[in-house]
Amino acid sequence: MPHIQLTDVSKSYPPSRRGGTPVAAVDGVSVSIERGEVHGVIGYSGAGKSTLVRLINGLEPVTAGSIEIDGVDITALPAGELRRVRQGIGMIFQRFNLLRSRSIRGNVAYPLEVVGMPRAERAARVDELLRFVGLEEKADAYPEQLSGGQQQRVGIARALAASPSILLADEATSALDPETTDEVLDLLARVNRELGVTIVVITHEMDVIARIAAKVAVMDRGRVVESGDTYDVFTRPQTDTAKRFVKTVVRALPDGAALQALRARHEGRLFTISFTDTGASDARVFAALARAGVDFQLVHGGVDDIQGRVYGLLTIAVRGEADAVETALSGLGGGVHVQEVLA
Ligand SMILES: Nc1ncnc2c1ncn2[C@@H]1O[C@H](COP(=O)(O)OP(=O)(O)OP(=O)(O)O)[C@@H](O)[C@H]1O
Repeated sequence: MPHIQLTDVSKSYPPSRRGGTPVAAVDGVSVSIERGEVHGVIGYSGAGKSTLVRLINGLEPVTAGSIEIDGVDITALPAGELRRVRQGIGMIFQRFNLLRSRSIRGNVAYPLEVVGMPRAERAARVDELLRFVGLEEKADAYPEQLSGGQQQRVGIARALAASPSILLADEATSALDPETTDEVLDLLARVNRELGVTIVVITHEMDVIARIAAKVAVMDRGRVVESGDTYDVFTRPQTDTAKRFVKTVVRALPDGAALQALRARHEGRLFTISFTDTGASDARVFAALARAGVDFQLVHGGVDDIQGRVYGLLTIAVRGEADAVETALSGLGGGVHVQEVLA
């Protein structure tokens, strides 16, 4: 049974002006998320990601469809039971949403106070959480004394306080610089690995997905337009939306001005060689070309790491007899795809 199962979920809001059409913020979305998975949801601003988060944690009612958590449809639950389900769902935010007037310890303790955990037990739990996120020495500091990355780590500690089985991360690294983003993503990966928490990562940044999510759903105007293993979506994006996101991370094929500059700088024909992690590598490709006596030069692209798996997209300039080039390029082995860059 999936941990979280969305089936045909829709959410529409009333029109912003009288006589207008309702806003279909989420439109017929079905997503299956397994227990212990890190599942990404990516989309541009307005795609419906935040609305989807509010539906999953029961903050807003759906217009249609069902949301099952551990097989229980939360859209049909009475308020008391919904509250219990919601205690099993932690949440972190782009702006951290810490209480400024409370110390770090006080922030992490807050959800435990709300559920009435006794003081001594609470203190021990807070210590344990702060140790887990590496901030025990900041326990008595206040949020404004911490960096953004540290504040988000406090947000994570607070979200984990009630030992949730699900963590919803809504643009959790969007306000952070790249280095701090890495630190927070590493921590989220640990939360998943060591605590077994299922994590739903909502983002508009494809590199966040590449780093942490094994599965991804691409959203566009309220709909999931593409979904699957992150590696597959990266290496074989089907929709324009997914292709645009992939381009921001994977070293794209040269086009436009970049391609013109390459042509001006290099003689010979240009080929793009792509390979997945089926045994091929850049070293093997280069060795095979050298063995075939082909004069080549790498002019664009490189090898990317997606979820710990390689994906190569190399553009080479090749000089030599057409027949020799053809033979060399057709003998690069399985898993390697060659295409001449024309135009
Ligand atoms: N409470 C609301 N009332 C009316 N319309 C809303 C409401 N919440 C969201 N919308 C609309 O629903 C659509 C999806 O919004 P949503 O915030 O879910 O997108 P998003 O992908 O999270 O984008 P962003 O990252 O900019 O928040 C938008 O057109 C938005 O204007």
